[in-house]
Amino acid sequence: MELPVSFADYTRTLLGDEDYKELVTSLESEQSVSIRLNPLKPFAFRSGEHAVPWCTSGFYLEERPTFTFDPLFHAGCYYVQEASSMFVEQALKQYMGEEPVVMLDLCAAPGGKSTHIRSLLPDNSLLIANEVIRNRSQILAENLTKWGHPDVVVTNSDPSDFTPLEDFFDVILTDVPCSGEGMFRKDPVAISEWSPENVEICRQRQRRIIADIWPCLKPGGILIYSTCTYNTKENEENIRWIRDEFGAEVLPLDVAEEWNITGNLLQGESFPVYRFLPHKTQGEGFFLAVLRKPGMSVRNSGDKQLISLAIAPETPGLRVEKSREKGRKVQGKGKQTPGLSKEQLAILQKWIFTADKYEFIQKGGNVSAFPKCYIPELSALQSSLRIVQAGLEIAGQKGKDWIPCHALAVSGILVSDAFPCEEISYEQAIAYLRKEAVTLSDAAPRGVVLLTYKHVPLGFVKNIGNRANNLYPQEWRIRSGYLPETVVKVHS
Ligand SMILES: C[S@@+](CC[C@H](N)C(=O)[O-])C[C@H]1O[C@@H](n2cnc3c(N)ncnc32)[C@H](O)[C@@H]1O
Repeated sequence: MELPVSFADYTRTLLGDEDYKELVTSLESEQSVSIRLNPLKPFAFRSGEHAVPWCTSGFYLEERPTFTFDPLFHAGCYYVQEASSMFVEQALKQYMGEEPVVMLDLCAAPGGKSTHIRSLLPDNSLLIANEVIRNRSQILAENLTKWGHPDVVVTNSDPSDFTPLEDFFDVILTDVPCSGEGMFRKDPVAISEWSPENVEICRQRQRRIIADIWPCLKPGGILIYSTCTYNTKENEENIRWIRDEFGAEVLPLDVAEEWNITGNLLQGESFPVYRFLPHKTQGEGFFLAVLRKPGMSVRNSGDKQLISLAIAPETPGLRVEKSREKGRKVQGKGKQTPGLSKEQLAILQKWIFTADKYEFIQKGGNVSAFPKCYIPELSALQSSLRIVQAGLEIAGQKGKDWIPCHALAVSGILVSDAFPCEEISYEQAIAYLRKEAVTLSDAAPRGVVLLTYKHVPLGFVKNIGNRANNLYPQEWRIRSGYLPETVVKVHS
């Protein structure tokens, strides 16, 4: 592997000769493959895999499966994610507590950390996952939809568009764009794009992003900062800058010694930061630090009383929101969704669990379910940001009928007997995911049928007898016509 000379010089000085040599050797070895399981979608995962120690749902795999040809991958049963970045779990576990939170993942595409975070947030929390690049925000929306948790808003905005949302979020993750030194093994393009000038551009961009988003964090709120690069300019120096510029407190995490995580490498500083170096820890290069915004605030607005507390590191729990515990008065509660008859609404409500928790919002020819208690937050988001999707798309209008949306099929709150189900074979599942026509058994009923593979919902078809119309989203279909001779799967 040919590394840029100035990268080599800088990193050798940073790590020392011996460590640097080991780093280079590890970059020349094969990277490990890991996945994170979706707790909403259990399946027969191949046992005997080796667990990622800092992530309860993460596993290293012995060989690289052919994910594209695994229907359970498309069903959102697991996410392919390199192991170091699963460390975000430790920051959330140690500083989030059990109260519902409103969390922002600011630089979220393709959604590795967003899907992980969504599985970790306390019940009744809301996740806003943002991506500034429009086509990447679509991929983010796709991955979060497949993950199946309904209480998510996907946005496509620049960090500066968030600035008016003052004191809005309890937790913010900034997995900032960086020079990507930690991806050299995984992605050769990262090597060709690397230069000292780019490191400087990244450092300035990262500071701009933090300055834009800082007012949105509640006093006492938590900022998780991460990169996948090694240099201290984009890492420790930025953490020091956040500390000094905004008075943030840099927080420690409990980590096991055997994880071999490396600490602060900035001369003269010892604030806690967590570095993953591939010759020491099984995964790619990664850096993470946790900061707390100073202050304590009590906000009262109408029936909302929000109290954010600056809590000592050893005390879990970020905020007490009394109104959410009691059940807030909800805008539009009991109102009939315009355009939907009462009878139609009653049908849609039977399709999801905890329908009472949701407001059914009709926009154009679609109906989505959005948590009632966050309708005020949604209005505020709509006033500043470009919303890609909010909540769970339940149904689309076709003539007089309401056809269930694909997002409902793969959602974790679909009522299992809301639609007749048909279990399909591997070959049928691949044909379905390629959006080819599918022929069901003679016993399959006419109308909308939920297809399952290994008993996990894959999507809907409309069975018209001699064939079934494939309702899988056109833009998500498997485009490859090729099928590998041996398909390596992660399940039995
Ligand atoms: C490290 S990647 C995020 C990976 C993601 N968090 C995950 O775990 O899958 C950084 C993201 O920041 C986005 N980005 C690029 N420039 C940005 C900017 N100026 N402000 C905010 N985000 C930016 C990139 O498009 C990219 O999706």
